[in-house]
Amino acid sequence: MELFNVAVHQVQQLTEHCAESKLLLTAAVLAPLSIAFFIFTFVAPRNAPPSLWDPIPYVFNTIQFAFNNERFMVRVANILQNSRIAKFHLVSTPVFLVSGPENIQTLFARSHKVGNETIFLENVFPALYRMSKDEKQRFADDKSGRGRQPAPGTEHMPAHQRYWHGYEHVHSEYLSRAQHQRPMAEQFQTFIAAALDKHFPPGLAAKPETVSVMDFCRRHVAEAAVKTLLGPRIFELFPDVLDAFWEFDSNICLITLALPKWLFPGPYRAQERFYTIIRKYLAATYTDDAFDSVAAEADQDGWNPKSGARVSRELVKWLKTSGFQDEVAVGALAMLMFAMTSNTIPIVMWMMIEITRDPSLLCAVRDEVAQAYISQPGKDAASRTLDLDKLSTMPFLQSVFAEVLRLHMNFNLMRNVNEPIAVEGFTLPRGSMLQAPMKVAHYDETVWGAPGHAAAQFWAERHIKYEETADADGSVRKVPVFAMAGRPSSFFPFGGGQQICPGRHLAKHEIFTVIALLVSKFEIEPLEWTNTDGSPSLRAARGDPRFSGIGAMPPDRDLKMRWTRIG
Ligand code: HEM
Repeated sequence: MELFNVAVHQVQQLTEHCAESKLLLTAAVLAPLSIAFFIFTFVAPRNAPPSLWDPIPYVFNTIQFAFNNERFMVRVANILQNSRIAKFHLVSTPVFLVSGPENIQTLFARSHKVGNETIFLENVFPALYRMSKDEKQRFADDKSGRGRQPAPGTEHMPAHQRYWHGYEHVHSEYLSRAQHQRPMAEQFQTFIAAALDKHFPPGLAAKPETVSVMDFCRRHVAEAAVKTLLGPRIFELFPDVLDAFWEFDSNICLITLALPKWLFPGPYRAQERFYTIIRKYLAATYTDDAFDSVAAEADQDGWNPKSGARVSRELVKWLKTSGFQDEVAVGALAMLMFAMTSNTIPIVMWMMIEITRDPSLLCAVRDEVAQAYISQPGKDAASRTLDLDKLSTMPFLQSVFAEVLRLHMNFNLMRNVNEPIAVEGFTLPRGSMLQAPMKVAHYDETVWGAPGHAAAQFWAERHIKYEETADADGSVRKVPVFAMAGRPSSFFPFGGGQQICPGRHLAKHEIFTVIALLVSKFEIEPLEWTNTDGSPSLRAARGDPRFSGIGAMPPDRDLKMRWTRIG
């Protein structure tokens, strides 16, 4: 957390103190350009959606989007209250912000008219996968799409040149399909249970321990997730891998925006530190001699202690056999580790916080977890394992999960417009971008509000209905059932359409496993809120605004808890 704070603080200082002079310089350089753009803006067609106010056209909104996203999103929420479409410019790209179920469906439509290929080609591939021009071009030349069937008119495309489909297939097959996802979820359960036994051992002498939610999640939960993905050896080789990762994680937005290195060296240093670890890990794991045997093992379903999950091996194998340089495999594994942890960890933190600060909720969750344990005949209680399928259907756990995702995912889903499309009566031109802010849809009072429970508040039972059921003796009971309070098109924490998060089932299994183990193995008592430096805080946590627009916003305050081992 410290590195994260330092990094974010640096960026804030840059924006607050240095930014003044840098912005003046930028503004001076861009002034003539801005005037031309300004004129262009005001003679823009009258038949255009409302625009976000931009006092320095093309510059102000771009800077606020990148550096003060929380404030930017307040303005977005205001403008989208009166219109379901609004426009601004991100540098020179026209961006259309949309809300409302039909518009969200347009964004997720499985149509070649919208997609995220351009975002990958322009930002993600060069900045994060470190692809060369030639490597990027191979993707750019492939117009056959991500689907199993090539897009109409591209049926002639040789299978090995269908780069989008190949890349998509590795993720969707080896993360989403139950047969491949299951060994990962089980391995994660083994690692996190072992971490709890090591750091909070069971036994008669078990003493109460003070635990920091942030520290526990960022160290132990993240370690179990990374061991699952890449195998435990990465921690033997590089004990500081998590420090390097969290520093990278807090800088990823600035790296993706490809800000000049000379002006913003910090984010690039963080990236280099983390990628160097992944590069060395890759070399140690997939040496040329070992590659064939590791790649051969890629054909097995299971988890492998040498290289972790099959998805990692398949990704390396696909990049290697498709002729990409090793550096692209470094970027791809780094991004897979980012995808695996960056949203999951803050969501676990919020789940722990919300469940443990409400004793009756904690009780309800404990009852649910007790029903999901499988006892081994002839073995003691300590050898019980969790039935993950049963666990993931438990109503209170699901309701709290949905509520935490709804309130704390803060990210504008982005798609490029590949062909002109009509939205809200406007024709959006090719080359523009569509953005659907989760924050606007997820906080919509008309969809989520309930008497006494405003949409902006956490309410554990928002997605619970009580149904009457008759027992064998004829007595009638009310049982809780999970039922989303809003439409799916008003709730999209995992994105949607062809590009929906392939790790969503794994994420749910991991998060529920952590909560299940904690509530069944410990008495838990919340103690106090603290600032990230450990000093007492007078208020409870809110979403950390520094992560606005990036994904899951972690709490900006820590919760100290007392844990006493009971099982
Ligand atoms: C609570 C946890 C998580 C949340 C909220 C989340 C959310 C998302 C979102 C919003 C997207 C973009 C989807 C779109 O554009 O429509 C995404 C993509 C993705 N996620 Fe997740 N995710 C989570 C956990 C995971 C996990 C555990 C993995 C496992 C490795 C994972 C792997 C991926 C991958 C590979 C992509 C696609 C990247 C690409 O297209 O290259 N995610 N996720």
